[in-house]
Amino acid sequence: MGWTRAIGLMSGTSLDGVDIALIETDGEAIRVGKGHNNFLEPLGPTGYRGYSDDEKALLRAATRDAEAVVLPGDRPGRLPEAEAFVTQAHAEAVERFLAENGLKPSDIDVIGFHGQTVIHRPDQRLSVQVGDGQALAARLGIPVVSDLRRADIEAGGQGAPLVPVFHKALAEASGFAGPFGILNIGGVANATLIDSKGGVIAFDTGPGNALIDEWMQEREGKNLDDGGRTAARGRADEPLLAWLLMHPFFFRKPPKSLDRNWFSHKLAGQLSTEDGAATLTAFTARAVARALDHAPEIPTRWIVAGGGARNGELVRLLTYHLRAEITTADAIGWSSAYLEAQAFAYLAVRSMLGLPITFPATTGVREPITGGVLARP
Ligand SMILES: Nc1ncnc2c1ncn2[C@@H]1O[C@H](COP(=O)(O)OP(=O)(O)OP(=O)(O)O)[C@@H](O)[C@H]1O
Ligand SMILES: CC(=O)N[C@H]1[C@@H]2OC[C@@H](O2)[C@@H](O)[C@@H]1O[C@H](C)C(=O)O
Repeated sequence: MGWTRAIGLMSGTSLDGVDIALIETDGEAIRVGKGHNNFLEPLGPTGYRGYSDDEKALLRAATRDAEAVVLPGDRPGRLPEAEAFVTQAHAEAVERFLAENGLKPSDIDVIGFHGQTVIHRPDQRLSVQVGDGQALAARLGIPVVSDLRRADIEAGGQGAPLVPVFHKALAEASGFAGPFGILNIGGVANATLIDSKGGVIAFDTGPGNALIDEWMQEREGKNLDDGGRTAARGRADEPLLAWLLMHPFFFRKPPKSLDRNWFSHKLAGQLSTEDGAATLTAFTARAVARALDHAPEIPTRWIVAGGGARNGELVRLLTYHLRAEITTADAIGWSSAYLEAQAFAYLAVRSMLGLPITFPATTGVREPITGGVLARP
């Protein structure tokens, strides 16, 4: 089969905005190369639509109201409003992206639409991403694959992480050999470990940036700790850190996944702004290092992606705790910021072709299965 042109849309647990990326794939290989089809970026163009403070507040309220969800279709409290907003924001984002890149809807074969996670409780077979795939397909005139976590959850998997199958394809396209790790630091952090025989295991390592962001919001009214500069001025509270790392999540064998609201920045409540930032940043780094307890082969190299790759203090701590070479995804020609969006484009194509997207070693599902719900315009 030829190349399928797909757009991926991701609104992550940081609740910062919609990431957009276009890639071409046959469902296995990814088309790579500067300049192919006049695209300047190695995989394809990317775009972003940030959320305003009011929009973020709506999404935060939705994650609180989602505590009352029992069945995947339940939409208590402000969830209907949040779902309509998420759909609308993604539609606007795609329309602008197409216009900016001189593309028409008919140039795109499929869209992979993650939606916004409002609750993730795999042990109760529940993971809800709000966003209406059918409405998005109808508005844009492009087929949309959404609900990519549902089949895995229903089959007893964790429903996350979904990105590892893309990590593996990307590593193959780049000719990398294991053992190495790929670390995504979003609101929550997740790792994919590829051994020297090409075997993959993947799991969430623990918190990513979410606690740091919330801490900075509460103390300084800022969205993030730029470069990790506040954390770099503080000193981590070692007893608190040791206690945080006693949480049963870190002792559980993978596959495992985390709800962004499992841990709270309020755990550092009694500390100064700098020491709290230092403690929460160290918590993320040491939680990542605990991944090594579960690694069949210790990675000699880590590729770090996601917004956390821009937190210099976090990357410094990771270098220390992982005792390995650390490169950012950008430094090797991958995209730190858009890797997940690219992954959802890839997953949508695999879904359309009925190819597996999750595996026993990535989500704990019993056998490799496909997933996603296709909506036609
Ligand atoms: N310059 C920076 N300094 C420090 N942190 C940064 C910087 N830029 C981005 N970040 C962090 O990255 C976060 C955004 O990361 P990203 O876009 O990977 O999250 P996400 O899409 O929500 O991810 P996920 O779905 O994996 O949770 C911001 O909320 C912030 O914490
Ligand atoms: C339930 C959910 O939305 N989980 C996210 C979150 O953000 C990072 C980590 O936790 C990961 O498990 C997942 O996202 C990525 C895209 C994934 O599924 O691979």
